Amino acid sequence: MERILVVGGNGQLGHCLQKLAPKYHNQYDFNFTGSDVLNITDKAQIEKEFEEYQPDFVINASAYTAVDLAEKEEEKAFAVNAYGVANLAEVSKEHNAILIHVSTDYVFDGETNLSYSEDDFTNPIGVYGASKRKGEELALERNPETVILRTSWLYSEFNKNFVKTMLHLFNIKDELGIVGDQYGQPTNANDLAEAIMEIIEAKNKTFGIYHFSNYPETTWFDFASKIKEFSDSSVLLKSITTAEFPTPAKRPKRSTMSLDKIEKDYQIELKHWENSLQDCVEILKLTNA
Ligand SMILES: NC(=O)C1=CN([C@@H]2O[C@H](COP(=O)(O)OP(=O)(O)OC[C@H]3O[C@@H](n4cnc5c(N)ncnc54)[C@H](OP(=O)(O)O)[C@@H]3O)[C@@H](O)[C@H]2O)C=CC1
Ligand SMILES: Cc1cn([C@H]2C[C@H](O)[C@@H](COP(=O)(O)OP(=O)(O)O[C@H]3O[C@@H](C)C(=O)[C@@H](O)[C@H]3O)O2)c(=O)[nH]c1=O
Repeated sequence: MERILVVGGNGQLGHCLQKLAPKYHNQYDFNFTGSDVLNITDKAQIEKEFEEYQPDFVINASAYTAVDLAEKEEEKAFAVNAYGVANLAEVSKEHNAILIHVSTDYVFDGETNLSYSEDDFTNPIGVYGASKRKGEELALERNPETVILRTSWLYSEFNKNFVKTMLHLFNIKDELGIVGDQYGQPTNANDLAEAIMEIIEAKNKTFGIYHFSNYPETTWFDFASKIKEFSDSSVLLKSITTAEFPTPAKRPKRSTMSLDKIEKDYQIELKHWENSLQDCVEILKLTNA
């Protein structure tokens, strides 16, 4: 049976993979590690885990994801998102394991009206995006048998994310201002977990960078408005500009990514973000009931 090591197993994506794993129990053995057991900034810990477990695939679900805090913690963000990823890529290469790595739409500056394709020019405008871009480069340099999935605006029923933040704020506020001039593609992390497993299962694997998200594009305001609708909230939402919601890190104005390549190479079924959002809100309603 082939073995899959999941690094960052307690994060949002890690939890979605844990939820999905039972579906694959006849085909794959899974080993989920949290940062307490395997810290990717420590190469010796990675080596030890690889020697013991001998994985065929490594899914890197770990990252430093605090976009605003990263502006103050550049060294920490790069240690995990760039040099930690390099460690993982080097050790996976030494052990002939395929690396599935996850990156972000924030590698782009967002200053275009076209959808970004995989080989478009990157130009991160914040520390988080810059650290993730460096991680992409190092991963492919150290292990050419790496699939990088760039995704965007991830949410799920697990951990901290925009959907859960909104549901919390809807409960404690009467009115909320949400930026309506930043465009992107919200993505249910459960759909990303499924895409990762489909790539692992694919017979003819092609490596390199792929974009994966739900579609089509929307704004944070329209995203929040659908969360409101699906959760039957009576909160008053107001569309505001980026200037009216100052944050330590700049966000891309329009980071919409083209999804053609993953559809063509891996025949992955893409989902409308509203359907995937509704699934998530229904789960959250049930768990809070
Ligand atoms: N969240 C989003 O909106 C988006 C995320 N992405 C990317 O998707 C991937 C998954 O993100 P998501 O699940 O949301 O992230 P989370 O922040 O939910 O989870 C990240 C996990 O990484 C772990 N981690 C942090 N540092 C280390 C380390 N040094 N060694 C090992 N594990 C570590 C954390 O553990 P601990 O808490 O113990 O530190 C945490 O469990 C990431 O690559 C992210 O950059 C891309 C686009 C959007
Ligand atoms: C809470 C809140 C946020 N906003 C805005 C701020 C920001 O522009 C936008 C999203 O805010 P957040 O801080 O939740 O999201 P942010 O951390 O920017 O999300 C990003 O995370 C990283 C990890 C990624 O890789 C990206 O793809 C993206 O998902 O919503 C409001 O306008 N009103 C609000 O009340």
